[in-house]
Amino acid sequence: MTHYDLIVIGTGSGNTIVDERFASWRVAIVERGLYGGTCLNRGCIPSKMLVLPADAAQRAARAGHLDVHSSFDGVDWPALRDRVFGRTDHVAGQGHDYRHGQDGVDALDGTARFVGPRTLRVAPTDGGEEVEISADHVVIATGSRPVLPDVPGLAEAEPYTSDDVMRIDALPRRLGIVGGGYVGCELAHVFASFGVEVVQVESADSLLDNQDEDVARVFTDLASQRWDVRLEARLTKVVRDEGPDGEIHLHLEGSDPVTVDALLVAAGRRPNSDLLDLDGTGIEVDDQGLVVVDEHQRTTAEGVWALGDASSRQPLKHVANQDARVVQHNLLHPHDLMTSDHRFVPAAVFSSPQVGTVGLTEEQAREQGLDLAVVRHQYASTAYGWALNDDDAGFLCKLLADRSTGLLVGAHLVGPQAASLVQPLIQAMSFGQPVKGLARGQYWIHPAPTEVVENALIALEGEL
Ligand SMILES: Cc1cc2nc3c(=O)[nH]c(=O)nc-3n(C[C@H](O)[C@H](O)[C@H](O)COP(=O)(O)OP(=O)(O)OC[C@H]3O[C@@H](n4cnc5c(N)ncnc54)[C@H](O)[C@@H]3O)c2cc1C
Ligand SMILES: NC(=O)c1ccc[n+]([C@@H]2O[C@H](COP(=O)([O-])OP(=O)(O)OC[C@H]3O[C@@H](n4cnc5c(N)ncnc54)[C@H](O)[C@@H]3O)[C@@H](O)[C@H]2O)c1
Repeated sequence: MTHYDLIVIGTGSGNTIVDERFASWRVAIVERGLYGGTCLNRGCIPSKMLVLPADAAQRAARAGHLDVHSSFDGVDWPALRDRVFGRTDHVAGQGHDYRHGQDGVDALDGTARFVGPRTLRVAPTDGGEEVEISADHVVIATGSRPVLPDVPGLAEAEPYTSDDVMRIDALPRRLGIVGGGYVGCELAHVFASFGVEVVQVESADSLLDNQDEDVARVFTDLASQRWDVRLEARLTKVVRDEGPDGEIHLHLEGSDPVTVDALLVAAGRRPNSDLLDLDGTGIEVDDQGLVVVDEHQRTTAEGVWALGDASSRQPLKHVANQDARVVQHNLLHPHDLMTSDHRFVPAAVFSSPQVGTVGLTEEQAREQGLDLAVVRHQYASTAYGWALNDDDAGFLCKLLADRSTGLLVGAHLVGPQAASLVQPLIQAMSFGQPVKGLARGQYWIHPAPTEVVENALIALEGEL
């Protein structure tokens, strides 16, 4: 058995830990799939590389309100898909080759599981002989995977998930999407923009049900104008006709049945901890399968750390990256531990419209009993909104402040560029800047979209 100073399991954000400062460490990195993990290979990056062409297609199809004559004449899907994955696969290959050629690092292509405290057995991906390794420190950076709800016939229908739907050979004529969260709403926009007839099924009473209610309502209204949205609809049975081109029939409680040519399940993800044989290692998991960590990303077992989707209630890439920086620092500075800051984690939904959000929703703030000032500022009342000429869309910037502290507690935007426009609000919250003075204490470029935020802040100041 080879003993290391450090073993990292998973090369998503886990791969960012080992840099030149670990030159004197003996390190093993274990990866069972493509280097770069979910974000690079089947998550953030390919999905956003598809969203951009989808935005272009949507603009071409719908520029009449801007007095422009244009139309969407089709997409070269194989070319687009190959461009996207040609790039990401190349980067994944580079990452793999770099680690395999690196002195002081043993890069093991295989699946790791625990067989004892800080001791792992690795089954090589090529089917070779298993090896046992141990280390002073082990980092669990094993991410998460899509879940298939337990619905009769669903697994047998062999639906796509986000793992494979972006690499399909040809666009289906009709696509069913189960789930109205991040993945469902981003990919519904992609496929609908490319001319696919999308039916999206969501058991809640709105899409993006976890967002602030006003944001979810605006998003759901606009999405429903573009594709068939079935809300409060529970999937009860799936039947797939025989043959490779067999139609798929979705039986729904609360809605009429639906027939499609392909099905995407986007009903959430679960951490991969259940595949690590953690029993008997002292590494605790919670009721959702998340590895339990403290504020320094330490698990309940000595010398074992966890990060990202394996341990986070906010399974987002910027969180996984920040967790990895904390683990990295703490490995290097055991007597000066750094603390993870998960107070103001922002998120964006890269659909159309976009959503950008940070902090409490209005419902959450009211549950906490805060003395709340609330502003709903419409894009349509700014110069950028006039240029958009989409006054009925309802694009808005909603801000929430606590009157007792004068601080922002939540910011939620739905509309063009929302993912970028939320950034000054994230900054204000992160640095504890009071609402008073935020708008007038700096210049805001005229007539940039940021005036939406400036005007919302001015209105909020008036409410305090
Ligand atoms: C379609 C989609 C779009 C997304 N878009 C965004 C976005 O726009 N913005 C955003 O912030 N987040 C986005 N996310 C979420 C983001 O991708 C994840 O939060 C992030 O990638 C998690 O990183 P990680 O390092 O924790 O895990 P991962 O990137 O999943 O890495 C885990 C790695 O561990 C390996 N592994 C697992 N078990 C073992 C084992 N036993 N042995 C060896 N190797 C193992 C896996 O093969 C994998 O490579 C998206 C997710 C999806 C699915
Ligand atoms: N832009 C981004 O940052 C981004 C993009 C994609 C994914 N992600 C991450 O990936 C995670 C997983 O995304 P996701 O969209 O799979 O999950 P999600 O939790 O965002 O949404 C899943 C949705 O599916 C619905 N659902 C579950 N079972 C259902 C059923 N049987 N019938 C009908 N509806 C059902 C749920 O009510 C929920 O609205 C997200 O939580 C997010 O952290 C982030």
